[in-house]
Amino acid sequence: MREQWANLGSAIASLMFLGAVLSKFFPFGPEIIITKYLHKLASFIYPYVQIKIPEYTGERMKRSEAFTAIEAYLSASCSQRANKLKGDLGKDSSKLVLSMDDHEEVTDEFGGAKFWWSSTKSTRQAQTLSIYPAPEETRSYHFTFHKRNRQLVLDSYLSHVLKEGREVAVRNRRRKLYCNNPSSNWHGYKSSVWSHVLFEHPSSFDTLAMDPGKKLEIKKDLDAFRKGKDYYAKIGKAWKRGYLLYGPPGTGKSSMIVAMANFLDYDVYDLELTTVKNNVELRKLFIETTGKSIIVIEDIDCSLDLTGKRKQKGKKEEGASEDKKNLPPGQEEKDESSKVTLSGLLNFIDGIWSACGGERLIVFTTNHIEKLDPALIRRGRMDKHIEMSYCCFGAFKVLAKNYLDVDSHPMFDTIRDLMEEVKITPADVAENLMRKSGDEDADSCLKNLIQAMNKAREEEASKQAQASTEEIVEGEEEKSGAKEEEASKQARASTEEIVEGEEEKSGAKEEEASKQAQASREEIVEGEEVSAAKEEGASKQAVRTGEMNGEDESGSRADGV
Ligand SMILES: Nc1ncnc2c1ncn2[C@@H]1O[C@H](COP(=O)(O)OP(=O)(O)OP(=O)(O)O)[C@@H](O)[C@H]1O
Ligand SMILES: [Mg+2]
Repeated sequence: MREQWANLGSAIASLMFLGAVLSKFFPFGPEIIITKYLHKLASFIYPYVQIKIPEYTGERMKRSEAFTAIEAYLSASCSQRANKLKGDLGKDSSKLVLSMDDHEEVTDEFGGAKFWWSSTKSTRQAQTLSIYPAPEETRSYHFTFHKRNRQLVLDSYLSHVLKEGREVAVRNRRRKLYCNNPSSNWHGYKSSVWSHVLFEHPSSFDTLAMDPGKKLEIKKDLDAFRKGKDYYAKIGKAWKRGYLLYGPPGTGKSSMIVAMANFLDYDVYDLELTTVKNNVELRKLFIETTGKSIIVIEDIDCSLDLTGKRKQKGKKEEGASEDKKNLPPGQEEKDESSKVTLSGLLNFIDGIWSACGGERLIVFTTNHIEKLDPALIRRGRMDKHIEMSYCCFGAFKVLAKNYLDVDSHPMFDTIRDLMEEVKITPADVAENLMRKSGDEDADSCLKNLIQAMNKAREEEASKQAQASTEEIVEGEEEKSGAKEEEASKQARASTEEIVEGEEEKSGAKEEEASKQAQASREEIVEGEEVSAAKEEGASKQAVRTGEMNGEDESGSRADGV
């Protein structure tokens, strides 16, 4: 019946289209009145309302939550009535979860009213710069109802569908482990930025060997986060939390991430940063993650040169632009190395976009915490720092219980003493405690462990001996070097002193000599002055005696000539 109405409706729609075309030629004529009445006639003859729910919203940035909820709702409540179905494994892997296939229609009833749901799929050419662009697929649901049920639909039916759908999705949900695709796979048919497999790792907090107090603290922290939606809203923070796991290899960092995911029942997104080309791609990847998930970046210090990027940025950019100048045109884009920057990563963790979605943990792991930029691991980004360290006796007991099923054993005391002396990773302890054949029992495994620890202790002792010998040699070398230096310093100083003394002496002598010369010169000058004065005195005396004996004066004058 609804099909017949639909045919009639489309005939009227064609008439309306014709009316619209006519109105172009006669803009102010009676056509406006005709179109208005045709609308009224259409809604009278075809009294149905249709709502379209596309799979992607916001320029294909994110899969619509409404679409996902409706998909789950239809799979649960309507699949018995549909003829074409799709099947997939649900949480209980022995059963198929059925859902409506594309281009199929089912009916639903609620509050005495009847509703129609249909699914469509269309493909169009992708708008990408590729030589062979793959078609883009768009899917949507169409919901049709009689207009007299409008109030029922808006007030209760749609909220009922979304609520039921979300519950079914959680019930059927099988946790997934995602990894990011290279961006060349992001377009076209079956485009997807993440690929996934089912997440089935058995590690849990029960199997994780670490100090029991620390373990309890982490579990409480995670629990508070999971229940903290309202609290985060109240304090004005995005509902996310950062964990930094650091410690030597084989201390259980990856095992801890799995334990967290299993504890919280979250998905895991394993982000391989080196394949992400730039910050825009990083943001896209982040937006495409769902809530209730852990986003992991393992070995963050090795993923990118995030530490040096800030300091070297200026230099590198200069170099890069120089290189680009030398490249032939069109070659610039071929640089495949990741351009994700520290600031891009900081934004990803703590920027405005980080609030998208909510209920996400971000976990970084590293073997070298000291290599990381302090901005990256400050509280607010990496809120909780967890050190995963060498095996302590408490952690060993967890492993002994899990691997050998023993709570206590006479060899435990020896092991406790050895653990205080020897650094051994939980991975090594686990390897020794693992039964490798049917005839190995708890005793032989514990003996293996003791042997391994004794060996490690000996190695450690020989290393230390080696190191101390080297230290002594270095010390001796340093000492002899210092002595030599001191001796050479002293020799240099005494040479300088001698030279200075000689210089001083000769200087003094010279001064003395010049003084004496000066003095003798002065004496000579004085002597000359005295004799000159004497001569002057004598001549004055002669003049006076001449004046006194007048005649004698001329005779004596003649004698003189
Ligand atoms: N704390 C632990 N509790 C239980 N098992 C552990 C623990 N640490 C290590 N193991 C065992 O050792 C193996 C390696 O551990 P895991 O991969 O978690 O170490 P990691 O710290 O991530 O090392 P890496 O730094 O090299 O990545 C695990 O498969 C697990 O069997
Ligand atoms: Mg690891």
